[in-house]
Amino acid sequence: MLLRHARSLLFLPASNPRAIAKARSLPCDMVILDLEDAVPPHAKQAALDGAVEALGEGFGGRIAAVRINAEDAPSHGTEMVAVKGSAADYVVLPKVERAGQVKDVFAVTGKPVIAMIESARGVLAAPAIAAEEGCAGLFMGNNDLRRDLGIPPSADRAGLSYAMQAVVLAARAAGIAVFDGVFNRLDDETGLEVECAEGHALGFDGKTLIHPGQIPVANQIFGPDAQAVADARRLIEAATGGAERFEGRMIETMHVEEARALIARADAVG
Ligand SMILES: CC(C)(COP(=O)(O)OP(=O)(O)OC[C@H]1O[C@@H](n2cnc3c(N)ncnc32)[C@H](O)[C@@H]1OP(=O)(O)O)[C@@H](O)C(=O)NCCC(=O)NCCSC(=O)C[C@H](O)C(=O)O
Ligand SMILES: [Mg+2]
Repeated sequence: MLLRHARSLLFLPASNPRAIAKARSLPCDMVILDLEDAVPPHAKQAALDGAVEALGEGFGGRIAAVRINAEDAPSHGTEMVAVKGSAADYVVLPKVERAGQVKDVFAVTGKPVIAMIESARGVLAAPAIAAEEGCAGLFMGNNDLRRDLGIPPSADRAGLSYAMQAVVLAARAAGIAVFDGVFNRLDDETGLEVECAEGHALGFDGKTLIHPGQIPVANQIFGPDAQAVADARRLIEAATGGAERFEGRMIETMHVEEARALIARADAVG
């Protein structure tokens, strides 16, 4: 599956073998084995060993990534070397604020990098980060970003909206994938639906998640539904080229291309 087709991207602590085993039975499109904030300092080495082993065993057809610790962490260098020799499809780099950070990780690991944008500096540098060779995608890191911007935990996402749009713009200008941040409230399915719909409307390709229970909502909202696919097929069938009327609306060549992309996404996610 192309990275851009992923709807549900599940984080799990690489120090949690039970979660690793469970992930292999879940309907997520991508798993991200976390070595950063989900893992306490004393468990970093065991988590790294567990991640490399788990990646070697594979995650079925799911895309598999590992989030290493940031550039200034003591374990950063060891993790990059281990990831290089692993079966990870991508390496996720947290707290990116300069394109050179992506360059360094790509040079050492040889793996395509997904850069997390989690600070004001990161947002402002997002166009250069996204354009860096080896950068395959961007993740919003909304918990850290909210803190960096001084937005209280109780606030809604209005204060993050400019940053999210800037990150989507940067990714699209560079032609790479872009994914919304995690939703922390584990028992609030309605809130998750609202946030997924908001992220979808902003142009994100999918949503990063923290719990198995969040996967169906992300898959439903980011996956094209049957009606959209049927609409796309009718549009392609009807189009003859140039501007024309289709079911009460104007369509042109770009709408045909858009419909084809939607069908490709539907085929990719099954
Ligand atoms: C948030 C959790 C700590 C909650 O854990 P818990 O209350 O124990 O969960 P449950 O009892 O409901 O779990 C039920 C079963 O599901 C498995 N499980 C739970 N979470 C996951 C998961 N993420 N992946 C796979 N499997 C999972 C449990 O093992 C149970 O299985 P079983 O017993 O066999 O039935 C926990 O959900 C968790 O750790 N989530 C991930 C946290 C994480 O990775 N955080 C880092 C990413 S967040 C981020 O990136 C923020 C960003 O940096 C920013 O700044 O915004
Ligand atoms: Mg973070």
